[in-house]
Amino acid sequence: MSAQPDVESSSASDAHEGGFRPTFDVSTERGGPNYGKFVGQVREFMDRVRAALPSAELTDELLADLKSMNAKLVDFETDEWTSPSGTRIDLPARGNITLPPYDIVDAGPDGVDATITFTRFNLGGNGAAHGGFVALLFDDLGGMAAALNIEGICRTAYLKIDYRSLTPLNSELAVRCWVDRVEGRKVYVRGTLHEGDRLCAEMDALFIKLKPGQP
Ligand SMILES: CCCCCCCCCCCCCC(=O)SCCNC(=O)CCNC(=O)[C@H](O)C(C)(C)COP(=O)(O)OP(=O)(O)OC[C@H]1O[C@@H](n2cnc3c(N)ncnc32)[C@H](O)[C@@H]1OP(=O)(O)O
Repeated sequence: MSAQPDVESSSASDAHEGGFRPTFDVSTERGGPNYGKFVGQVREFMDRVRAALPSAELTDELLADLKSMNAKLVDFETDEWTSPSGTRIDLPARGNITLPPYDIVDAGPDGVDATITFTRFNLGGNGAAHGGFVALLFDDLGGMAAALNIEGICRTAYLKIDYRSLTPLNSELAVRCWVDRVEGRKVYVRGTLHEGDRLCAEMDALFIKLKPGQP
């Protein structure tokens, strides 16, 4: 199980005024005890699709399987606040399949430390990770660092990434995000991504604390 930030959780019945919710109704149970394995299989499938050259017959077979699986999920759609993909804090990246599956090592007002292993699904070109996935990783963990520092929800105003050296696949990387300074609602966040001692990328970002009711 990943270490997770200690965030306030709200009950689903809490009054909500229409803005970005200031609290997350987090869970370790939604989707059942095997939900993490399920997400793991989805991620493995995405890796395998990215890597495969299927025969025409296999493509047809998988297409039929996927249609069948999608049909099974149709009646189970829920909103973003109660989907386990995003609120299961016991899973890598809160079980959010949109995000690279980072593991939180430590998280609090002083910053967020995590590990990430990019895989074939995250391929950019010639063996290196796609820069967009690096930015996605920094946006989420930078947003988390900002939220934990100011105890409020923020949105990204800008996110600047300096790609200092190639970000590899299939190697555990260390990512750190921390608040550099706070000026009113403006939260300036920095970040680094390392393979061992080698700096792969750096982040310089501004997050804005949302006002009550702000979307
Ligand atoms: C389960 C546990 C989970 C816990 C953690 C969950 C983490 C989840 C993390 C998820 C993370 C994912 C996050 C995402 O992906 S969020 C998705 C990506 N971001 C957006 O879509 C944001 C779109 N933009 C807006 O909504 C508004 O523009 C915002 C809200 C950002 C500001 O509009 P607002 O009307 O509110 O404020 P303001 O305009 O008065 O500006 C206020 C101040 O800021 C300064 N300013 C503004 N923009 C810029 C700029 N570009 N460069 C420099 N400065 C800028 C501005 O000059 C002013 O300064 P000052 O005059 O006061 O000095």
